[in-house]
Amino acid sequence: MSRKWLIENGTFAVLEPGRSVVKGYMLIENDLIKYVGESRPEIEEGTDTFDGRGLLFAPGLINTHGHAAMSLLRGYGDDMLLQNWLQEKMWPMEAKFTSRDVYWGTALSVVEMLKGGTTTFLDMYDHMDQVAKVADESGIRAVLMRGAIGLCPEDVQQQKLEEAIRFAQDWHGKADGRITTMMSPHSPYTCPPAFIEKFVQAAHDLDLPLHTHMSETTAEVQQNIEEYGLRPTMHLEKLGFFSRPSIIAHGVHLNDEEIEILARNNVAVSHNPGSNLKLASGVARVVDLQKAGVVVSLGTDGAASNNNLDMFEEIRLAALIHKGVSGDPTAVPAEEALKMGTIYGAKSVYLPNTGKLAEGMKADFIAMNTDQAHFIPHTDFISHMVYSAGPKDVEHVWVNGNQVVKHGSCLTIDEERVRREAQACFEGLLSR
Ligand SMILES: CSC[C@H]1O[C@@H](n2cnc3c(O)ncnc32)[C@H](O)[C@@H]1O
Ligand SMILES: [Zn+2]
Repeated sequence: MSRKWLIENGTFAVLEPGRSVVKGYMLIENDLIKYVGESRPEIEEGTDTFDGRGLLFAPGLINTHGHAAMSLLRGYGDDMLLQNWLQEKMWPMEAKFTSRDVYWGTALSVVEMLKGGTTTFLDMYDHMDQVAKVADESGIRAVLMRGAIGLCPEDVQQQKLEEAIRFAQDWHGKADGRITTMMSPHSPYTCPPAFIEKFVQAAHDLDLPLHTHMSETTAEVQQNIEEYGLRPTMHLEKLGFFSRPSIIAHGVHLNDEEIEILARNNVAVSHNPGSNLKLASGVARVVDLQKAGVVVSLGTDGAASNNNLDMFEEIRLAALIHKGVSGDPTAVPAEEALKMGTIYGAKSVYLPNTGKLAEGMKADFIAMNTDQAHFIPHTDFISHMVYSAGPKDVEHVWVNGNQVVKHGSCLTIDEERVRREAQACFEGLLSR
C-alpha cells in the first residue's frame, strides 16, 4: 500500500545553485521524495502531515569509508602511526574477532551513525554477513564489501577472494535495495599485484565498483616505489583497477600526475581528515583534487582511528583544515563541505539517487532542531550546520522513507542492549 506524507512549514537544505535553503514543504511517497518547494502542493485524501516548524531538514550524511566493527577497538591504540597501530594493536585483536564481535561492534557503530545523521555508510571488513544483517535490521543504507588482506598463502588468498565474491553476489540489492556491494582488496601494500588483478577481474564479471586504501602515508608510497618501481596510483592503474568505477580511501600523498590520473579515470576519493590527523598521516590535497575535477567525499574510517563516527566533525574538519593549510579562507567553503558529506558522497559510492533533497531522490534525510542557542541567529543554516552543529542536534532520521530515529532515539535498534553486548564483546576479546 502506498504511503504519502507531507512535511509542512519546514526549512530544507536543498543546496541548489543560487538557493541553498527553501522554506516550505516536502512531499514523500513511500521511499521517494516527490516534491520540495515553497508552495504547498495539492495533496490527496489520506496523506499524513508532519509539522516541520523549528526543524532544518537536510540530506542524510554519507560516510564513504569505514570499518564499523572497529568501534570495539575505540581507544585501544591511540597516538600511534598507521603501520605500528595496524601491526601492533589492530591486527592482533582483529585476528580474535568472531562473527558475534562483528555483529555487535557494527550495531554499536550503526547506533552512533544513525543518531548522528548518517543514513548511508560504506564498510570494508571481515565477517561481512554480520554487517549486512545489522544493516538489514536497522534500516540504514549500506555499501558493503569483504576487505581482503593478501599477506597470506595463495590458498588463503583464494578463499578470501571467493568469500568476497560470494558476499557481493548474495547481498547486492538486498534489504529493499538498501544494500549494495563492491569488491575490495585492502591496499597495494597488503595485496600482491596478482591478487589485486583477481579482484579487478571479479569486479568486471560482477559489474561492481572497486574500493581500496591508497596513498595514506609517505611510508606506503616509498614502499610501493621500492617494491614495484611505481607510486601507488600508477601501480593500480597498471593493474587495471581504474578500468572499473572506483573509490579510493585517503589519497593523502598524491603528486600532480597522480591527481591527473584519478581525474582522467573518474576515480572518487574518500577524504578521511579525522583519521589522517590522528594517525599523523598528513592532509590530503583536497583543493587540488577538486580543481582537477575529482569527486571528493568524506569518511570517518573506523572508530579505532578517529575515535568517533561523527560526520559533522568530518565536514567541519574538511571546511577548516584546508583553509589552515593553504592560508586561503575561501578553501572548501561551508556549502562545498556539506556537499562532500552528502551529494558527493552519493556520487562516490555510486548511489546517484541519494544525497539530495529533490524530486525523485530516495527519502534519506534528517531533521535538526534549530531552536537552540548555537543555531541563533537564524541567518545562514548551511553555515550553522557546518561550523556550529553536531550529532546531538539530530532530532529525526528517515532512510528509504522509513523513520529510524525519533526525538534522538533509535526506533529499529535496542540501543541499551547494543551497548551492553558490545562492552561484553570487548571484554571477551581481552580475555581470549
Ligand atoms: C581487511 S578488513 C579492513 C582492514 O583495514 C584496517 N584498517 C583500518 N583503518 C585503516 C587505515 O586507516 N588504513 C589501512 N587499514 C586500515 C583494519 O584494521 C582491517 O584490518
Ligand atoms: Zn580504512
